[in-house]
Amino acid sequence: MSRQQVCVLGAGSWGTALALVLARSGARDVWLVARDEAQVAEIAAIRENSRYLPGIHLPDNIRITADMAHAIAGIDACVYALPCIAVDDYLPQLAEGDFPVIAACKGLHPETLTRSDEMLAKYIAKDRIALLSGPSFALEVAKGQPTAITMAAENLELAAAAAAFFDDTNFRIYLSDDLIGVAMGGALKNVIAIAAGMADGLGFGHNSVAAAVTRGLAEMARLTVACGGETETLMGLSGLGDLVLTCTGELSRNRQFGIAIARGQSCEAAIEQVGQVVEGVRTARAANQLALKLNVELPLMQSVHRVVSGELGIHDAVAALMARPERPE
Ligand SMILES: NC(=O)C1=CN([C@@H]2O[C@H](COP(=O)(O)OP(=O)(O)OC[C@H]3O[C@@H](n4cnc5c(N)ncnc54)[C@H](O)[C@@H]3O)[C@@H](O)[C@H]2O)C=CC1
Ligand SMILES: O=C(CO)COP(=O)(O)O
Repeated sequence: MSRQQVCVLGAGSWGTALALVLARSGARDVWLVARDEAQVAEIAAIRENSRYLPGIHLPDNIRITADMAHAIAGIDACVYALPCIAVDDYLPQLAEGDFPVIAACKGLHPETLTRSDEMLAKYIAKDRIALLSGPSFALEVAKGQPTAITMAAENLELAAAAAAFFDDTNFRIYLSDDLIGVAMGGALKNVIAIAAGMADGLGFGHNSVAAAVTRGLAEMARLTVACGGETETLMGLSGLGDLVLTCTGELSRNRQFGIAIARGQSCEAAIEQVGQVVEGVRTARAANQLALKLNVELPLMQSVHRVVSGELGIHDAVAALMARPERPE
């Protein structure tokens, strides 16, 4: 049997970390597709992605290229690890073939309001689609630290087939057949992580973060159910798990962004300061639109959107949230 070939689209922090997971057992060759030749040359020269994962050595069975057509020829699986906003630039090229396409991005599209499973389904047959989502900071995964994560597909058999490529012993995968729930959990936790960062940036203590996690989870579940997903999924890794991680972990870019906003930076300056993808900004806009369209109450997420877009001052947002009428929990 010939060696497996897997392609990872995106040589940012998550794509590079997932390439390491796929390569670690030594059972396959991994193509890591970078954005341009300059990035390819830089990574290939020192066998390290110094901008996104400094200090982590890339083994020889990870090969770097900017030539996607070359990297996808004859592959057994493809992992999409770029921001959601870039899907239409990459996925059309994956429409042909029978290999699984595993999306590792977490977000909602700001204009079409689509989830990651829907973004894939626009180009890829349903039985080739899988989603990977859960509490997993790229740096910790790259270092080989124990991580548990969820793989979702239309059914558990397909999810297991996609999960089989990630045979790193410290990367434990749970399976789900709730694509909607897993997509929504991964996307919406970003918005709540911004809220938790804002609380921290305003100098609030642990109480406010616990409130954001708990009430944020309730909002996530409401919107997920309105979209056809299951509440139970939100209580798992791609929901509560990722929410706890990103609302409390220093490595969360969404949380860092929230801190910067609370300290008075503009949205653009805060994104610039973080220096990496902050999916929660676009996802907050989409969640706000979905809430209006589906008539779902999302006070916390909508406040995040209004503060980030400059519609509402952060102190006014806190006051309005605290003044909401009492209601059953
Ligand atoms: N970093 C992490 O710990 C995790 C990230 N994710 C998700 O993975 C996705 C990718 O994020 P990261 O790798 O963390 O971001 P990153 O900021 O580390 O890297 C982003 C990569 O995408 C490229 N890129 C950015 N915009 C692009 C565009 N419009 N077209 C083409 N390429 C573009 C950049 O050049 C860079 O290579 C996001 O949806 C994120 O939510 C999911 C789990 C963990
Ligand atoms: O999704 C993540 C970890 O599971 C990464 O979160 P941030 O995008 O907030 O850094």
